[in-house]
Order: sequence, then C-alpha cells, then structure tokens
Amino acid sequence: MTNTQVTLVQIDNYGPWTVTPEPRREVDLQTLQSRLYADLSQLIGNRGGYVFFTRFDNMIAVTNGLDESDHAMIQESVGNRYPVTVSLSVATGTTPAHALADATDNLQDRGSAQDKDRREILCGRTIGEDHRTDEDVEIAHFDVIDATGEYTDRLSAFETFIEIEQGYATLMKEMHGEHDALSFFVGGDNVIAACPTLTEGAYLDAIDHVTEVAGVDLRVGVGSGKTAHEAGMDAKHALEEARASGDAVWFAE
Ligand SMILES: Nc1nc2c(ncn2[C@@H]2O[C@H](COP(=O)(O)OP(=O)(O)OP(=O)(O)O)[C@@H](O)[C@H]2O)c(=O)[nH]1
Repeated sequence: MTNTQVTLVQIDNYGPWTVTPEPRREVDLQTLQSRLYADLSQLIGNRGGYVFFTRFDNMIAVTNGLDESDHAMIQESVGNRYPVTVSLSVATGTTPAHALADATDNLQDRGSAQDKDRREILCGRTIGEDHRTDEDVEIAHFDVIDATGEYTDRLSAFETFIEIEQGYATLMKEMHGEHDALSFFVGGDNVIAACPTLTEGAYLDAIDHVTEVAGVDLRVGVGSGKTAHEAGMDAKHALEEARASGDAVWFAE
C-alpha cells in the first residue's frame, strides 16, 4: 500500500505583495514565479521528490525521502534569495489526496495565505526512515496518443492547447474524485499523477472516461518506488512499453 508524503508550498502573503505599494509589472511576477518553481524543482528533485507548479503561488510536492531538516533548508534558501517567503506543510497518507487535505488543513489552521504575520510556517511530520518502503509512492505518467498527428501538426497551437487542457481537466477531476489521486499537467501532452495503489481496471476506466467526455485518447505507464523519482522513472519506462505494445495501461515490472 502506498504511503505518500505530500508537501504543500504556499508563498506567504503573496497577493498583497503583488500590488504593494502598487501593482508590480506582470513580467516580473511571471519571472519570479517560474524561477521559484525551477529552484524548488531542483531543491526537491535532487532529493528524490517531485514538485508541480499547479497555481505557482501554491505548489504541491511529493516529498518521500525529504525529512524536516531538508524542508527547513529549502525554506531558508528561498527566504534568503527571494523577495518572498514560503510556508511548507507536510502530511502523509495512504492516498495522496488525503495527505494533501491534511497538509492543507494544518496550514489553514496556522492562518490565512494573506495574513501578513503568518510567515515561513513549517508544519507536519515526515515519514520516519524506519517506516519507509519500496512501495510508498505510485506514479502514473499519462500521455496523449499521437498528439502530434492528431493535434500539433493539424490544428492551430491554441486549438491544440484547448484540446490538451480539456483532456487534462477531465482526467484530473476523475482521478481525484474516483481514485484520490493528484494529477498535474507537466508540459506537452503529459500528465503525471501521484496515485494510491490502483488496479489496471481503475486506470482503464479513467482513460475511457477522458475519451468519452473530452474526446482525448490517453495511455499510461505506472511505476512504484521509495521516492517520486524512482516511481516516476519506472512509470516513464512503463509508458515506453505501452507505446511499443499498443496497450493503454502498462505497469512497470
Ligand atoms: N514533461 C514531459 N513532457 C514530455 C515527455 N515526453 C514527451 N513530452 C512532451 O510531449 C510532446 C509530445 O510528444 P510525444 O508524446 O512523444 O508525441 P506523440 O505525438 O503524442 O506520440 P506518441 O506519444 O508516440 O503517441 C513533446 O513535444 C513534449 O513536449 C516527458 O516524459 N515529460
């Protein structure tokens, strides 16, 4: 059974900061947000975790393998180098959705995202080293079948974007509502989902639902591991196997 450690990253009091003393240049906000995401991707990724940009002011990470001191160091490093600070809330659960719900509740209990006195909260508990297993994280890597032939080479870039986003929106809702999984668009035609332990049938149902509702055909590779990186690499290899075999779902060996 999975035991996913999820960290909610929230920029402290960011809304007011973006308009104080007057609205800041949008390009500067975009640059700050994308650089912060890139830095967190390295800081968390170098320790085996995955972070997803989601809304940029709130990011969600799968952090199995990162302990409290890793979180504290990441928080300090951001605070030293950026004009904003971040709060980090960690929780674990047998499903990623439950873990994130707990992490969110804990941070909300410490004050509003727009409370100027709530800064650099670091709360929650990480999984003790002795309790970690090789099946703690399940990652599903989805991609659109022949996105290039169906969309990229046929439609305008914006029409393609709409189709891919509709597929993503349908998948993220279905995987969350039916399976307690957290799915994130990661670029191109790819969606990576942090999942609980799911059956082949569950993945097939989700893929069928996206075909029916959004008209977008997906395939998925599924991997598991001690960290998001390990599970994610297995998922990528499984996706290659699915591509080669023509199967919609492939589980890594
Ligand atoms: N983030 C991420 N993006 C990827 C990955 N693989 C492909 N992409 C993106 O997806 C786009 C489409 O690539 P493919 O999925 O290989 O192309 P396709 O036309 O759908 O072909 P098939 O997947 O073989 O059916 C690329 O331009 C990349 O932007 C990946 O592992 N991670």
